[in-house]
Amino acid sequence: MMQNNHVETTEVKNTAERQVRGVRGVRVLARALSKSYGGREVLKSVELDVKPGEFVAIVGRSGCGKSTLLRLIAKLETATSGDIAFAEDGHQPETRIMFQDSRLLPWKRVLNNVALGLPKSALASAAQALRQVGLEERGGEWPAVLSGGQRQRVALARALVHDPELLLLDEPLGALDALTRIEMQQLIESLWQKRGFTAVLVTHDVQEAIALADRVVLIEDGRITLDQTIDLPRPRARGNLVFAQIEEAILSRVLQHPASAPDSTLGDISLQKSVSQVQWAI
Ligand SMILES: Nc1ncnc2c1ncn2[C@@H]1O[C@H](COP(=O)(O)OP(=O)(O)OP(=O)(O)O)[C@@H](O)[C@H]1O
Repeated sequence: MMQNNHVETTEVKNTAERQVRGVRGVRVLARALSKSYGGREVLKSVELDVKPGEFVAIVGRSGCGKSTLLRLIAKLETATSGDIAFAEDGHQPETRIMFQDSRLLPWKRVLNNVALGLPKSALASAAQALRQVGLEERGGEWPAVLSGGQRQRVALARALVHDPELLLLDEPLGALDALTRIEMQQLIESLWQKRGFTAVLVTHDVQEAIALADRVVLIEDGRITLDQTIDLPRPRARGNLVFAQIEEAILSRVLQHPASAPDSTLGDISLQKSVSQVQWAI
């Protein structure tokens, strides 16, 4: 598993190389996007322009509206006002979404989970997707015997088999241990570089956002209050001074604003780090 991951990570090293290979991703444009639940405005006229093939991470305190924005982009919900557009011609992109839990069907074997909803002829593509996530040997097993990280790899393969133009990631690594999480980040980055899809990642982990994204967007009380370009070469070394400085700057930005939404909390470890603790972040 690790070997495969390593090969894929080193095959395509940086954004420039990815650009040479072409971009399959779609542009995502949120225009004056608002969403209310029961009269309470959760997103307030959000403007966001994600370029084709770009990797954008959305961070912010719990309850600030990150997942709501992702669900609106996925068209799982409708906006109260404003809209999401994907391209000038109204094209509906092939979109896949990954959640914190893998949502595999326990009564289907791993390969059949990857090929879910596809004709039998797609089994070879499903096997290839499993190979890309380092699980080619596990196709005949039940999801229950896999680890949490392996199940998320299967979920990633299930998304990839559709060759998405847009991959939406709603805290997909949130339940994984630190090492597995870093391996998965590397895997997601290498597959994004190879495939060229547009990626939007919701995460509580500022370090993860900086490791993966071209831009880190901060949502506070339903509005985008920071849109930070991350101009670091890939793969990004977390021990790097510039990396740590960016992390510190984003965390200070988050921490300088006390909970503005009524249900905002600092309910996650990353945002609970004091700024001085992240000077030399791992
Ligand atoms: N279907 C819904 N009905 C009513 N309120 C909702 C619904 N979905 C979300 N909300 C509310 O909208 C606000 C934003 O929720 P959202 O899930 O987008 O936050 P988040 O930033 O992703 O939070 P977290 O980081 O904790 O997952 C919260 O106050 C939440 O309670």
